[in-house]
Amino acid sequence: MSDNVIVVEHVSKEFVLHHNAQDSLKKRVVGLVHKRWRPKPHIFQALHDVSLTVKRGEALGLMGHNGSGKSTLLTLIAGIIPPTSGRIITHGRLVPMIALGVGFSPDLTGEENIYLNASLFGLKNRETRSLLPKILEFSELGDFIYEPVKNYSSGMYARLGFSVAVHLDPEILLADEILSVGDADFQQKCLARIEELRKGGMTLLFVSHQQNQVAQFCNRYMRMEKGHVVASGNVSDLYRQVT
Ligand SMILES: Nc1ncnc2c1ncn2[C@@H]1O[C@H](COP(=O)(O)OP(=O)(O)OP(=O)(O)O)[C@@H](O)[C@H]1O
Repeated sequence: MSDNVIVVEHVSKEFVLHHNAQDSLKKRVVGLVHKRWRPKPHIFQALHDVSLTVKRGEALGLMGHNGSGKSTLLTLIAGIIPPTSGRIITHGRLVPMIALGVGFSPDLTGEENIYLNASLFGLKNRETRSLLPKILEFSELGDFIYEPVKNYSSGMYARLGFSVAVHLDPEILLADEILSVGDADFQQKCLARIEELRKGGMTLLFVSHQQNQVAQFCNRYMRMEKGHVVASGNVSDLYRQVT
């Protein structure tokens, strides 16, 4: 079997936008009054012919300005949305840490959501029960774990999402901007946990705006600009370019 656990081949992604900057305000107002105007859908290409491979145990840092397509690429690799063209293949248990806690059910408690979330990754209740003390301890949510998550702050949501994700024994972890999780101490704990998982052989795709983090956690990097891959290589090259 090939050692490549993520293969992205010539992937492009288009989104349909329901506004068109070319339509003048006058045209829109007149059109709305006469109920004739319908905005013409506008196609926006978020990714252009992106290809990459990641081998088992590698860590690839995805860098680039806001809107360059990093999250879109992760969402495609996670299989949450399909590419418009091209092909994506992954091998192994893939855990996406994208918009942490988004899959939670608001009326269920934190604890119930742990069971729900883990079941989506194929864990049996008995397996989740044995992981529960570790997840609870990691989340530092204390008795809030028995509260419906609709009463959580966004940081608490993210803590719970992160705690579940890193205890699911991921073979491939897709981490998008994990530094938005909780306060500085919790962030350090998250990074330490990711490092620990890496040492155990986990493959990592890591989106970050911080070059020092990419250097710390990744052996390779890829830089994106306006949906194109504009640079890639070993992290040591990255430092050579900057200094
Ligand atoms: N569902 C969507 N519908 C329309 N446009 C979208 C959608 N998702 C992303 N985009 C657009 O695709 C482009 C790339 O967005 P993406 O979130 O992938 O960028 P990013 O590099 O992750 O940015 P950031 O660093 O700000 O998180 C942006 O212009 C964004 O507005």
